[in-house]
Amino acid sequence: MLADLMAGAKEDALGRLAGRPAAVVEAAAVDAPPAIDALAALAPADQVKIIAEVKRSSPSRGALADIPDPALLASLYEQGGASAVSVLTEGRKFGGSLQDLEAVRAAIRIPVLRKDFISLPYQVFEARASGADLVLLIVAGLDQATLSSLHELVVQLGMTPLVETHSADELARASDIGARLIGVNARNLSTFELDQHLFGSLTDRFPADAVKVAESAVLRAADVAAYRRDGADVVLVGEALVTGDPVATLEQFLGATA
Ligand SMILES: O=C(O)c1ccccc1NCC(=O)[C@H](O)[C@H](O)COP(=O)(O)O
Repeated sequence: MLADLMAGAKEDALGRLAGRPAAVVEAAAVDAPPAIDALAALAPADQVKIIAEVKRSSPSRGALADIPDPALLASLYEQGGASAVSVLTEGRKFGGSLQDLEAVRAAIRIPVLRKDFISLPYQVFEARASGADLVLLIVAGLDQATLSSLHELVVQLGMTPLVETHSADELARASDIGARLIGVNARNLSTFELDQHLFGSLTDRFPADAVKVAESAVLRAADVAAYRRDGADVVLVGEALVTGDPVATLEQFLGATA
């Protein structure tokens, strides 16, 4: 599944490249207003922090929510106390787009993550040109040289890479490239199975100075509290927020560890 998602996202990016040359997107990326310091916004604190996701559908769950106005949803996330907003820009399985990212960026003041299946520098330039402050890099989908060069490019453009892992080996690869914001995704990207204990089993493998992000498998406040007990600085939540009342759910989740 991950290979298919990576291949589809690459094909779509190459399609966009045919209509909007790399030089144009690179210039737009350089000219964009500076990125917000997401590492500071997500730094460890007394309370757990939440990255709230704009997620219409997914391969594992199908349709989740229509979300006709992603900017409005993102504003509610900000109002509810989210520290950053994740926008799924993949179109085939998640129903997202760069237009969603741009609308969200224009509506809020907290950092915005481009969550996609990134394998090309062009996608990183697109992210910055569309106003992203963070870019997701999935270790399992990239060889080490590509992971390292994309990570460097994200940093060069003033953004923060969120480096996603699923195992001790992948955490070591994230550590080797100097990643400072590292996620463990509870969702197995091949089988879609969720393992909420994976994060806790890997907590002591994070580099000492890394911000620890627990991704997926949060449906209730108790799930946030469990991740916090396991050492999460940040949790990334999609489904629970797009299928419920976003402000009330965020307040409940943030209250879970207060
Ligand atoms: O959500 C999926 O089905 C999925 C399948 C394959 C690759 C990625 C997938 N999701 C991306 C994410 O990592 C989640 O959207 C994110 O962590 C939020 O998860 P959740 O709170 O469980 O919706």
